[in-house]
Amino acid sequence: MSEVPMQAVIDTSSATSGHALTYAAAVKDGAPDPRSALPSATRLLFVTSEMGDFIKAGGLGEVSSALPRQLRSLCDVRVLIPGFRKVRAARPAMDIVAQLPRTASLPPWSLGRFNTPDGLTIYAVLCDELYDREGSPYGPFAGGDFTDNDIRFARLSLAAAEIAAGEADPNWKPDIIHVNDWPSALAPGYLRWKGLSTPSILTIHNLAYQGLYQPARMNALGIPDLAFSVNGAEFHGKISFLKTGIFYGSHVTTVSETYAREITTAEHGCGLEGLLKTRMDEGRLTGIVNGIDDSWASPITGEKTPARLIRQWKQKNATDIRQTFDLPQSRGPLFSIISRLVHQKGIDLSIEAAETIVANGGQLIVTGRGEPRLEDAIERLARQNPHAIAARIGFDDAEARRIFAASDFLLMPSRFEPCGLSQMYAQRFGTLPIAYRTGGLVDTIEDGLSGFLFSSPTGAGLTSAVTRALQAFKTKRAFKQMREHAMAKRFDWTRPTHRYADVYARALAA
Ligand SMILES: Nc1ncnc2c1ncn2[C@@H]1O[C@H](COP(=O)(O)OP(=O)(O)O[C@H]2O[C@H](CO)[C@@H](O)[C@H](O)[C@H]2O)[C@@H](O)[C@H]1O
Repeated sequence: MSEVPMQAVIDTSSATSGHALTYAAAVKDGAPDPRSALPSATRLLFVTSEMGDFIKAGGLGEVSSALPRQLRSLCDVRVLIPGFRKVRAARPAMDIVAQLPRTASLPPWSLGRFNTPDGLTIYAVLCDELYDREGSPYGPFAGGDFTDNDIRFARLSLAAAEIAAGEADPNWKPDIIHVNDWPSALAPGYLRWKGLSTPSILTIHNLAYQGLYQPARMNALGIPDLAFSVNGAEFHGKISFLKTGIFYGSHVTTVSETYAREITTAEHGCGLEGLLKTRMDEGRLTGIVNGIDDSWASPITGEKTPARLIRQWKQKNATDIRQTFDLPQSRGPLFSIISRLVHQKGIDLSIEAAETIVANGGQLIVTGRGEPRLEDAIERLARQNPHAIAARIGFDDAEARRIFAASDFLLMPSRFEPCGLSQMYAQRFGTLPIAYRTGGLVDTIEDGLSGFLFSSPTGAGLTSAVTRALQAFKTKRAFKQMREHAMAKRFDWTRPTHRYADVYARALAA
């Protein structure tokens, strides 16, 4: 991060939090739950299919690096992750704790264990025939999913249940397990089918990915026939990994309070709204807004940094990034898109709004990868506007940070957004997000104060917000105030970590 120089220290302690302060359903009045003291000896197994330390496809990987580390001060937490090639490469020597047999069509596996350099214990599910591959956690780099993902992630989920049963590590058995998204969501089902009462928490980072498979796979996955029911793993005639976790889990969380409410409605519930509404009414669905990790600490730090220093810092980063991306130097506003290039993120809406940006003397830098048709459309847009728009298909963390540090505005017109991290990174770096009024974007962006929200998920809706942003950019004083307000917002993990601890304590007490 050498391109983002540390200059002085901004005190963010008195800043208003971007997080709405009420608990969603679990604790309705916002008061701390009296049963919430989590005994520090509690053993927690955090199960994930991505972790930024080794391999990630998006936001889940970032949360999985940060949250377990934060939880270390509150309980005995260990992370379980598939032994992907990149996990193996990061730690060629690890302790082999146990070797476990095949179950149904899930191959035998070994439990590897090692510590990260900062002392976090990682368990790896070692099973090379499933995980030793080139690609993302879910598929080849060229696109698409691995055809045996049902087996790959059932193996992960069952490994979690086997560890919970004490079958894997004789010296460590979790009191509670925390699974994330569909790839580990069969674990609460396996716990039940093994007759275990270990409480389980499922966090939904994105309801749109459900892990749906044909019922003919039941036997291969070791799911008992009786579980193929509306009160079980079945969803519209298929096996649903995610629904299994929602149904059998002790408690469901999702990554913002607004999204927690949205997924109980037909518009955002992806067909699971009925079950999710029931969980909310039972007090077993909670929204907890993500934090961002310390590496995003204010880039310019110091008591009351003068606006002039902030402006100079942004300008220097903008000059550098324009050079990197072969854009002419300019005094006009710099917009950016730093995103997975997928339908969810409204990339097509940004393409529509680009004309207004360019017509008003603005420039746009895009980085990310995703659906080939959107990658092509972005490259075409850049070719058509070589003096104003530049794109790099791919993703490089350091370069993404340089773009956040350089930009005036971030386009994030997601059609739905469970939480969103990029809008928080942007604000921290003095870049005002322009976002559709949905999910976590509502909970973390203050319209007209730290960014711009619009209410219709269309190109016209985004264009109207872009027009407001262009206007603000011209009104130097208002723009400066918004930038300062955005940079002072707190998005750290302290509050979310305690809220997860509350959820664990409630599940243990239930
Ligand atoms: N091609 C790529 N490869 C690797 N990293 C890339 C990438 N493109 C972008 N990134 C990085 O991944 C992160 C994306 O995080 P988001 O939260 O915005 O979205 P995502 O949809 O992945 O996560 C989901 O999970 C998170 C975490 O809970 C929720 O915030 C969010 O709403 C939900 O959709 C950003 O830090 C970005 O810089």
